Amino acid sequence: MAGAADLCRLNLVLSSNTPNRLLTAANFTRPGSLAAGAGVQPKSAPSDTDLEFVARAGKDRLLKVPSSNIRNFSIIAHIDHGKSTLADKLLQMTGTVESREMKAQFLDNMDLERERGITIKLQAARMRFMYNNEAYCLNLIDTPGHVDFSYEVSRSLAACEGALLVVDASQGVEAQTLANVYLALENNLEIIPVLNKIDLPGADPERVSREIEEVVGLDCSDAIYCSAKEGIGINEILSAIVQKIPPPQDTAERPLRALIFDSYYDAYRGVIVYFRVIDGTIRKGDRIMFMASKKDYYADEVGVLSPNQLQVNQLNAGEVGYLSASIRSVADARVGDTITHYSRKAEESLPGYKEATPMVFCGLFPVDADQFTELRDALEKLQLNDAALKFEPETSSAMGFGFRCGFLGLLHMEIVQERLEREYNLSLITTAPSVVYRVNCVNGDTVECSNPSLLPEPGSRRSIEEPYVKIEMLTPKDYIGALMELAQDRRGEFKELKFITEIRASIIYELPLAEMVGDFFDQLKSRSKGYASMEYSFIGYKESDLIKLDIQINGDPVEPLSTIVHKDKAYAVGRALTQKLKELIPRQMFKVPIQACIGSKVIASEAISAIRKDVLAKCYGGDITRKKKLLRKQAEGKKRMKAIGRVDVPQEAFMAVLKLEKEVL
Ligand SMILES: Nc1nc2c(ncn2[C@@H]2O[C@H](COP(=O)(O)OP(=O)(O)OP(=O)(O)O)[C@@H](O)[C@H]2O)c(=O)[nH]1
Repeated sequence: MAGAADLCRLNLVLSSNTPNRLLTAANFTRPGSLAAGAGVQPKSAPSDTDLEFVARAGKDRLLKVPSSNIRNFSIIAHIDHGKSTLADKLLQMTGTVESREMKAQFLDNMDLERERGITIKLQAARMRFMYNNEAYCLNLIDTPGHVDFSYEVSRSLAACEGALLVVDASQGVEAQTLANVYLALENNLEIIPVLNKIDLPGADPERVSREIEEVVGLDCSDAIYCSAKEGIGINEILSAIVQKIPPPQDTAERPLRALIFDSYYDAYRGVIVYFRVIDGTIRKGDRIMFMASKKDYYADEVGVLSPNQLQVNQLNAGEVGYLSASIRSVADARVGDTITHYSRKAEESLPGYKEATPMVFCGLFPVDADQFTELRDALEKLQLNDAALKFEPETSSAMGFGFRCGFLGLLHMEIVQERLEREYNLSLITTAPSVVYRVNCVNGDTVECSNPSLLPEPGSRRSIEEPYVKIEMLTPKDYIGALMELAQDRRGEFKELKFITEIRASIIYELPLAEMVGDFFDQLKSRSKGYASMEYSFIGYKESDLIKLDIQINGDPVEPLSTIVHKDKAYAVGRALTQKLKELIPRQMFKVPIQACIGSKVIASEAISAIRKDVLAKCYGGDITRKKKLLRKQAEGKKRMKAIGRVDVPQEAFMAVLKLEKEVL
């Protein structure tokens, strides 16, 4: 499971976040397919009725559920506060998954997720719960816990009427908790506070309850104390879901509107779309249309997730389910889009649809140039499942052919890189992550630029704007100074400092995204000994004093090492890069100057001295003029060599410098 150290690594660069829809054809494992085995087709539709729900407690039982007995809910929590463990327990206690089938953390079923203990992908499960002798259908929609995926969190919350707010009783409210609670409140959800991990000796649920009341303004008099690990309080949670979360409205008569909260690509059936029916009814065989992408299809299969995919004939307003319609790419059925009927279209789509915009870019190059085609195929496959991943070919003089890829954030970036390496056996070199700059040109054009080497010439640009984020850091009061210093160093603009309790404070800054894509998150964790947490959101573009810093080796510009930096940092970055390159480039037969330049102005310079061949070695004694002649000849030879000689920068040098760029930028 991810400890603070893992998370630091992960956010690497937060350094770091994307979608779970990265599942590939070869290994797709969803709740639906996990238990049944990858690629296994779902059971066929129970014959007699719609709205049936098969509980999986040994023998299948059909159950008709009126919409007043449906509850749709999510779990929101900060990373590691126990959301997945609690979801597993809920599935187990309701008999949705039998204990012997239970793999730890059923909902986190991507290998990567399981290994790192973080939830990346949204998933859903339908549970049956008996309350006062009545059967209820509880739909749990899981949400990813990381900032890069906050849009997905907001869509899955929009598909629910309520949410469990899980807070670790030994830790308290964290930045991500707050961010998710605000999202839930925006969606008018009923929030049930749950204090988890009460089995831990350091747990202090009373203190944390007070903290939630003070910080979030949520009444915690009925907060549920639980231990997801030990199975304490699970029944209370299930009862509270039935009692407190309102049932969905019965709007089955209206034209169909269903909200997509997740989708993934299956090699056999095309894209599988997870949705919540908000209005109307969807039946197997219906001709449906996705309102944002305007694509229409026939729904070959409609079903519920229990959590295995189970076909039904129809789903009504309030229900959560999946459909498959031989859709070829997740880009046709994106998260947040609205499904309606082709013949009886809804007038308006559901609010909140947003195209995924990549915020962080980097170049990906295969270490072995022969792997270029494999890399392209792998990226295409990942893209089928990940509408947020963008890529286009890029050529670099140093690294050959590769791709410039766009990601939602740094975790997304790291996940894609790791999947390419693990699942497709590719070894990759990645360039330093950069953001998208907006260049206002003299001729009135605005150019978006994510690649420093494509920045318009200084003469043709009027100004450069860069993306800004608002960050909120929550920290014990002892580390306030250290964190403010960190934000200040990263060109942060102080906005607010407030104490949320006597011992914890919230610090708000606005700072350039480019400053966060370095090691900001690692720094935040190390300067606060792991106790601080943070959350950020994009606030827009602002003009900055940015310049392009070029590196020249032996007088030749090395494009892949160019970066866009703030003027005030150019000297420090230039010095660090030239020093590092001096260590890394092997000595040549001639002196090699390494320079960092802004335009034609050199701002930092180092030189690698030449390897000296002792041309005098063969001259024993002899006369001085002979020695001078030999040295003169050597000097002339070197001059010629320098003029024609090219310095080969070893690949390790590039990799080390790119790493350094990530650190110093
Ligand atoms: N002692 C104790 N540990 C728990 C409890 N619930 C969860 N944990 C542990 O806390 C760690 C994090 O739990 P997860 O369920 O993976 O946390 P999460 O919130 O799902 O994290 P993300 O998937 O990253 O969002 C794991 O090591 C769990 O075993 C609990 O009630 N008591």
